[in-house]
Amino acid sequence: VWGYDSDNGPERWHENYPLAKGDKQSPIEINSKDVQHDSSLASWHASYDPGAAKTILNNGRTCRVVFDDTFDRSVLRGGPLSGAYRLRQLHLHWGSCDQHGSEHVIDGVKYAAELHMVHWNPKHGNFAGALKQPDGVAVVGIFLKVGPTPKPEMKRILEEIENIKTKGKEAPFLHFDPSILFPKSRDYWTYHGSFTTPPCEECITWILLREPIEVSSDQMAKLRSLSKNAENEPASPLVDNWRPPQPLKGRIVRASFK
Ligand SMILES: NS(=O)(=O)c1ccc(O)c(NC(=O)NCCCCO)c1
Ligand SMILES: [Zn+2]
Repeated sequence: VWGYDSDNGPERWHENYPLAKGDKQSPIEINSKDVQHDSSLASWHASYDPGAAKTILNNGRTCRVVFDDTFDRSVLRGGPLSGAYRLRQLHLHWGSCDQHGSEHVIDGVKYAAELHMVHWNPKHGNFAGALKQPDGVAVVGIFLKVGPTPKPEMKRILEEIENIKTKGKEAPFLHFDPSILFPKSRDYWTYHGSFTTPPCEECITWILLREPIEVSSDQMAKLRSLSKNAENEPASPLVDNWRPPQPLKGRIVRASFK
């Protein structure tokens, strides 16, 4: 089974998931000097229904909040997207220390963590169908930076961690509007890429927010207190669940800002 250890990590995923060696893989390193400002890029808009939030779970690879996506209840539109994409889940990737953990790297900067809000295009019927389409999925990426004024909105997710310490644990997670996690600025980079986990389908329009949100070192430690093992298995900390940057292969990264 794939993971992030030396025997099953990113360097070996292609053995069972050939797409992992594709030409449009994610994450990537973004170098501002190669980014193209595109003045035609619209601003993006999220209209989320707090009532769509359902549960929070530890699947042994990340901490994920799941939303009801059986109809257009919480949607993302605008930006590089055409149509309304349904919010399905959000999850995070983080490191074993504050100096690394994000998947995308910006001008050489690795953030402590990266939060992904995963949306899919209902014109493709269901999530499984959307994975097979180049415009099937849209993920908003938010960088988490350790700083002196932590964002109180992260507290809700981090408080719930107590109840999902080990793999397979799930808890109700109701009345939550994830748009409270957005930073002030709506500036973003966008490019076409893939899931950063196997099977690495190349169906994602990435929308990466330029402004990181701040968390405290204690909040990061909370995230690192999650375990990748199940309750009755030997303890193994859930940390460093990030894929390193992949070859750009000639792709253009566009910016909504100058
Ligand atoms: N990082 S991402 O590209 O935004 C991304 C978006 C949606 C996903 O479902 C995954 N994959 C995922 O959650 N895998 C871990 C548990 C698999 C269950 O065995 C990754
Ligand atoms: Zn992710």
